[in-house]
Amino acid sequence: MTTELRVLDPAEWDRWYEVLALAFGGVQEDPEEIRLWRDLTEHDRFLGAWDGDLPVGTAGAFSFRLTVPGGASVPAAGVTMVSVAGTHRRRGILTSMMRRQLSDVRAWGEPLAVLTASEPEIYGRFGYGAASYTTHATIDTHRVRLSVPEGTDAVALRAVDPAAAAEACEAVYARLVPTRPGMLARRPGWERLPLLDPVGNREGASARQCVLAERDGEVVGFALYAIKPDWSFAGPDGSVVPHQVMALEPAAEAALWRFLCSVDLTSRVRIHSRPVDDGWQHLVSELRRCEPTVREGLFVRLVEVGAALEARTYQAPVDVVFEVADAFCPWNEGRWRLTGDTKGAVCVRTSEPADVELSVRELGAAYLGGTSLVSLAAAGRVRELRGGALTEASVAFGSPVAPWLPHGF
Ligand SMILES: CC(=O)SCCNC(=O)CCNC(=O)[C@H](O)C(C)(C)COP(=O)(O)OP(=O)(O)OC[C@H]1O[C@@H](n2cnc3c(N)ncnc32)[C@H](O)[C@@H]1OP(=O)(O)O
Repeated sequence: MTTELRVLDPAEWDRWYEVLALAFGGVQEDPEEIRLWRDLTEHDRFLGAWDGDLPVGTAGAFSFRLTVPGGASVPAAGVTMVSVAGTHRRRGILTSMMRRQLSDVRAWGEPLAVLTASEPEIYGRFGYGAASYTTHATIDTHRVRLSVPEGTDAVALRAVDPAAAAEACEAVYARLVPTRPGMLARRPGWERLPLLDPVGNREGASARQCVLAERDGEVVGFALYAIKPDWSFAGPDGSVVPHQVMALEPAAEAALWRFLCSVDLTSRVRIHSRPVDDGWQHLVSELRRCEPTVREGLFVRLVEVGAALEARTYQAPVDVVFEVADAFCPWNEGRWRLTGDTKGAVCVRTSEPADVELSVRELGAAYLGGTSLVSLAAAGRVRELRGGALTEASVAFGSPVAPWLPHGF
């Protein structure tokens, strides 16, 4: 069998998308959701694998800009909609799409590729490392108390229609994008994503509701959430399900969490996909009762090691030679000398002896400052060749703010 890879023709989108939908189980999606993904498709950056005139594989790469440590906004290909038809799996079609895609991304001059994975095991072999993590938890609002900072009472909350408030919410979002590695600048059309709320995806919860947090009439935060009512013999036992809680200041953030934790007829707040350093964890009286769990968030792949390492800054001075293995993108293989600090960085090829040995996957994992090189070394995935170099690199790569992407793609 030979399959042909080609750029997606807009006229073929429906058949192409059907392969993807089937690969994910074939459950009928809401037309509104399909319309959104169709509108967001950047056809010239999306690939189809064809067996004759049969579409059998899909993969796309959005043209994102990703916030990196130091606050710069760096071109990053957002790998998405990856699938291979059940009848054609384990014959190397994904591998051929990943190879073609990474070579395209390189040709487009984008130093990074990023993705969120259905199954993390798929992507390590292609050089993607888990670069951010998300926290999931349930606040038992009958048992857990919240201590809010001074000034919280001065924040006014106002319930509004989510669509009517979208512009104000997007303005808050835009101000937060440069403050946290892992966030993506909104491309036109992506502001529709938080409002996507098909009934079929609600699992018994209400339509999305919105509360704005205002200080002196200025919007300083918002919460988009739903209520899932439940009634037991003993009485009401509903859940609050936050979809987005975003604030420009601690008091606004606390006011929003306090509101969500005090909705009548509910007993818990189900927290999904929040940053690992989220403020609510320090507002609650008992974190353990919230049973936080962590999972991988964004995966990062350095497409061009030198350009990628120069695109971010380093929170402490660093001068380290990396010996990089990258069998899938061999143009990255070899020794790279990184010198940098909080102001900028230079990363060039060198013949000097290596200080730290790793593969491109570990560099991707460490890239946003959310996975420490020391912890990867503890797992045997990074090797120190010069005493002190590992700590130096690990501290430099860190970030005072944990990386986080608030949404999937
Ligand atoms: C960013 C995103 O879009 S994430 C969404 C990913 N898509 C899905 O999860 C949809 C359901 N799954 C699928 O469509 C397919 O199984 C895919 C796309 C994951 C894999 O496609 P395939 O064409 O079968 O992959 P391919 O044959 O190139 O496999 C390459 C290697 O990855 C391994 N592999 C593939 N899929 C998986 C998996 N789900 N888990 C573990 N290993 C896997 C293969 O065993 C193979 O290993 P080998 O090189 O040691 O032999």
